[in-house]
Amino acid sequence: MKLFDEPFDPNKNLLPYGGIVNYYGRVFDADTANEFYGVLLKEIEWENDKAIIFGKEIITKRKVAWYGQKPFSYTYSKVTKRAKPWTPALKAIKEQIEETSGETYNSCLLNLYHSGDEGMAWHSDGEKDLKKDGAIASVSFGAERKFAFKHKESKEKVEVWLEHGSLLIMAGTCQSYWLHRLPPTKKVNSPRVNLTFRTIVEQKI
Ligand SMILES: O=C(O)CCC(=O)C(=O)O
Ligand SMILES: [Fe+2]
Repeated sequence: MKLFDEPFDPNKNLLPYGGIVNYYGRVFDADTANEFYGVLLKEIEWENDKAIIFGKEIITKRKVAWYGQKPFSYTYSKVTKRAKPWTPALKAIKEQIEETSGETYNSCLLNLYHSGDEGMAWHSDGEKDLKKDGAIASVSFGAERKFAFKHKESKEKVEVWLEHGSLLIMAGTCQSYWLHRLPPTKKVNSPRVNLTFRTIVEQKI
């Protein structure tokens, strides 16, 4: 007889080949997750994201923010941003997930999706500013959303639900061989905040 129903195993690699993805489920209890969600919505300096697509500047509905240990500059969708210093909440979240994942991170890209209308298109996070094959820790608060991976060659797909207060780690060659996206959905009409902790390689500031 099984005493506990384990819905997932954080040590299990969700990808069949070409990289590592581990889902840890809810690493923050409900009260802590609610608290962080409220604090992040209020205190983060959210800005509309700008991206250059086919040479045209577009403004996304989704909001973003970029924080780090140093005022790193970071180029994302051909737009350069400068990191703001850690807030106490971001520092606390970072320390807990560093302990859980056994990795360190020096920066964080935050995304605010106001509802299921907003998502993120297929991409990988292999920008040259990032440590090659470094782990990326994705922490989610608010509405539960589906997250999808697609292998760049075989097109094989893997999906996972990202819960309130959960942690997902993308590691190894995941960014080289797999794309990921946050699909838009009609079923969600409340906000979600996602934090991706990353390692920026040292740069002259
Ligand atoms: O919102 C998410 O879960 C993913 C965000 C993402 O892929 C990114 O910021 O690069
Ligand atoms: Fe990403």
